[in-house]
Formats: sequence, structure tokens, C-alpha cells
Amino acid sequence: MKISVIGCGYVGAITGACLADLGNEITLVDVDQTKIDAINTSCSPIFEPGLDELLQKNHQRIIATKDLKTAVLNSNISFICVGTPSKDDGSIDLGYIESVSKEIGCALRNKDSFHTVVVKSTVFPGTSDNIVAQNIERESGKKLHTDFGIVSNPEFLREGVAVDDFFNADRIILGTSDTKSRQNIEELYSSFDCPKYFTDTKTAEMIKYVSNAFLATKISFANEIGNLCKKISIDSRDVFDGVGLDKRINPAFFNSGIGFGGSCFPKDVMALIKGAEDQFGEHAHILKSVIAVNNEQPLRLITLLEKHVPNLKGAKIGILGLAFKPETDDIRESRAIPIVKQLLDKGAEITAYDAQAANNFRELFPSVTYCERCRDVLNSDAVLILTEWQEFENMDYSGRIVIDGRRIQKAIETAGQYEGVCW
Ligand SMILES: NC(=O)c1ccc[n+]([C@@H]2O[C@H](COP(=O)([O-])OP(=O)(O)OC[C@H]3O[C@@H](n4cnc5c(N)ncnc54)[C@H](O)[C@@H]3O)[C@@H](O)[C@H]2O)c1
Ligand SMILES: O=c1ccn([C@@H]2O[C@H](COP(=O)(O)OP(=O)(O)O[C@H]3O[C@H](CO)[C@@H](O)[C@H](O)[C@H]3O)[C@@H](O)[C@H]2O)c(=O)[nH]1
Repeated sequence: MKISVIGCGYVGAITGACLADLGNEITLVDVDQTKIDAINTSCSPIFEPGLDELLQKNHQRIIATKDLKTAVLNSNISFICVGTPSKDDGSIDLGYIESVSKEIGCALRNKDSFHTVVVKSTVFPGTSDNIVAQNIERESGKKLHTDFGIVSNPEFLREGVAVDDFFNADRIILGTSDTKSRQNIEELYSSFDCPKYFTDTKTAEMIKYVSNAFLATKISFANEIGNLCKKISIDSRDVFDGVGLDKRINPAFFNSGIGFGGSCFPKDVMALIKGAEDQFGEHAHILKSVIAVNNEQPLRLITLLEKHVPNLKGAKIGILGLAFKPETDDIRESRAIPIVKQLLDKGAEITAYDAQAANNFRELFPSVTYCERCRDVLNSDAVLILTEWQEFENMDYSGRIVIDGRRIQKAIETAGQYEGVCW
């Protein structure tokens, strides 16, 4: 199939490269020339394991461009993969979705054949029908279901393991009330043997929000219980290992520590809270607590640090890990951000190491000293572990004060003085 993918960030680049690997011809579209140049030289525009290899292997079937109109006209299906960030009040900013759907509409003015538009970006329920479809109808003069169709196909990939998640999805959610589009999308995903769940667009959109909200809830719940377990000298991991044996509960996403970051959980939980309240007058009490626990968790690590280093003014603090999780260079909503902010406010001198995320972090915090080798960070008054990169398991923490936000076994075994946030 000929497919245009609009937005070459984490979701667009993965979707384009993986669909090319399945034999489709892909045109990736972005407004960012650097990303286009990277893709056209078969280099990944983001750090994601396996993506470079896929771009190289399928380079004859992948092209990147700024020209959305031609990309849409030369394809049968367009995937919308642009960002849906938070506004200052936490509600969803649909600015990119608005402008891309209008541009697709303009392009379709000159197209005679049927076109399927797939919304992969995470959007509040109702957005595909009320904004995307209506903008396209308005700008193109064409009719939904007759000239074009809409599918909501939310993405569930996790950064760091995104290629594997694409090819080995637990399920594919497909929301559409359009017969031709359903046929197109069924054909596109025909080689996947996971469950394909067909529903309407707004239900599909809600499934994405509820999945992220539930996983975030599990993490905040594990953190709340972990905080209590620490006070009673119970290892919270042992507790959740036991709890997770109940098939109704499941052991995943019970790792307690300094909380969840990333471009999705904080943003999507806030968007659900705000959308529920502003549009429907519903107060999401549980989800508000999920955010409150998550905001508190990184600051607990500072409180533990101050037990060992009471005066942080002028203290040398080493930080291991800046990315919001391992195997990514992404620092969006990383728990390292509030921790570094507070340490700097208290006058600490910070050295930090992260093999992938240091450059991104430097843009936010130029006053931090960034080390080339992780062992250089150890030469500090105390070491904080904020991301569970595998290489941190290979270090010797003997004689060091370590405050661990992510439970690195080697630190538990070798540190001179050791504190875990929730254990
Ligand atoms: N990152 C993830 O792990 C993940 C996983 C599942 C779902 N999502 C959702 O997918 C969407 C995209 O997320 P992302 O992390 O890939 O975002 P991103 O910010 O990494 O990438 C978005 C891209 O869209 C481009 N763009 C913006 N306006 C454009 C326009 N008019 N035309 C063409 N390109 C344009 C930007 O330049 C950018 O490269 C969001 O809704 C997000 O919530 C993200
Ligand atoms: O038990 C756990 C699991 C995760 N985390 C933290 O939670 C955050 C998110 O982790 P993860 O879910 O692995 O990464 P993301 O790439 O943000 O993926 C989430 O967000 C994506 C965007 O919507 C979805 O597609 C994925 O299904 C969903 O897992 C990270 O800061 C993790 O450190 C914990 O603290 N404890």
C-alpha cells in the first residue's frame, strides 16, 4: 500500500519504518527539516533501538518530505502522528491536529479516489469525529464515508522497546464506522495475529486514555504502598511479587520508586482529568491523586538524601540517569527534572551521567557538569540513581552514599550507605 505518515517523531518514525518493513511504500512528512534529512539518509531522527537498522533495510520504500499535499495525494492512507502536548492548565493542545487535518483537507480537494485518514496521535474522545473529520470536510468539500473515511488507531508502543512493541502488539484497536476504511486497515494489519478490536472512533480514543491512566494508577498505588512499606521495614517488591501472583491483578507496572515520567502518562492523565472536568463536569478524584503522589515521589528522594547529607549547600551530588526511563534519550517529564531543580535551589553542585540523554538535559540545565564516564559521578558526597540503565548494575558503589530511586541491585549490595525510596 502507499501510505503517508504525518509527523516524524517517536510514533511517526516507528510507524513509518515498521510499515515499510511489511512491504508498504511510505512517505514520511514533517515540518522539521533536520528530521527529514536524517530519514532520507537512513538515520533515525530519534534514539530508539532497532530504528536505524529498519530505516537502512527499507530505504528503497521510505522517503521523507515537507510536502504534505503531494504525500497525501500519492497515498491511499494517511496516518496522523503529530504531537498532542499539554497546555499550561493540563488540558490537551490540539493545535497540531487542527492544522494537519486542515492541510489534509486542502490536499484532498484535488483527489478523486477514496482516502483513509488514520488518527494515531493520542486525542480526547470525540476529536477524530468532531475536529479531524469536520476540518477535512470543510477544507476539501468532500463527504465523510463517501470520499474519505476516518479510523482511530491509538498507539501503545513504549519508548526504548518501540520496534518490538509495534510488531508484537498485545492488541490493535481500530475505531471506525466506515466500511471502506475498515477494509483498508484490516488489509494493512492482516499479517498481525494479535486481537484486533473494532469499535467506534470515540471508544477507541477512550481505550487509549484509560490504558495509560490505569497503568499510571498502578504505579502511584505501588508508590503509596511502597512509602508505607519502607516505614514498616517491609520490602515493597516482595509485597507486589506476592500480590501480582493473583491473575486478576497481574505483576506488571508495580515497580515503586521516584514515579512516572515521559511524554505520555503525565500528559494523558492530566488531559483526561481536565477534559472530564471542563467538558463534562466530572471530577476525576482517583486520577488527581495519581498525579499528586507522582509529584511528591521525587521529592521524597531529596528528603532521604538530607538524612545523609544534611546541608546541601555546596555539597557535591552525583546523578546517574537523566532519561525518563532506560534505552531512550527522551527527558520529557523525567523525574530527574524536579530533583535537579530542587538540588540547584538548595545550592548543591551537581555532576551527572547519562549516555543518551545528557545532551537533551544540558539544554535545560547548563550549570550541571556532565561526565563522559559513569564512574566519574561516584566521586561525590552522595550518588542519586534516577534511571535504571543496565550499565549502573556493573558499577562498584563501595564506600559511597547511594540514594536509589530505581532499585539497582548492585548498589543495594555494594554501597557504603544505601537508601531506597520505597524499600
Ligand atoms: N512517544 C510515545 O511513546 C507515544 C506512544 C504512543 C502514543 N503517543 C502519542 O503520539 C503522538 C505523537 O507523539 P510523539 O512522541 O511521536 O511526538 P513528537 O513530538 O516526538 O513528534 C511529533 C512530530 O510531529 C511534527 N509535526 C508537528 N506539526 C506538523 C505538521 N503540521 N506537519 C508535519 N509534521 C508536524 C513535529 O515536528 C514532530 O516531529 C502524541 O499524541 C502522543 O501522545 C506517543
Ligand atoms: O512499574 C513501573 C513502570 C514504569 N514506571 C515509569 O513510568 C514511566 C513510563 O514508562 P513506560 O510505560 O515503560 O514508557 P512509555 O514509553 O512512556 O510508555 C507509556 O506511554 C506510551 C505513550 O502513550 C504508551 O504507548 C505505552 O503503552 C505506555 O507504557 C517511566 O518513567 C517509568 O520509569 C514506573 O515508575 N514503574
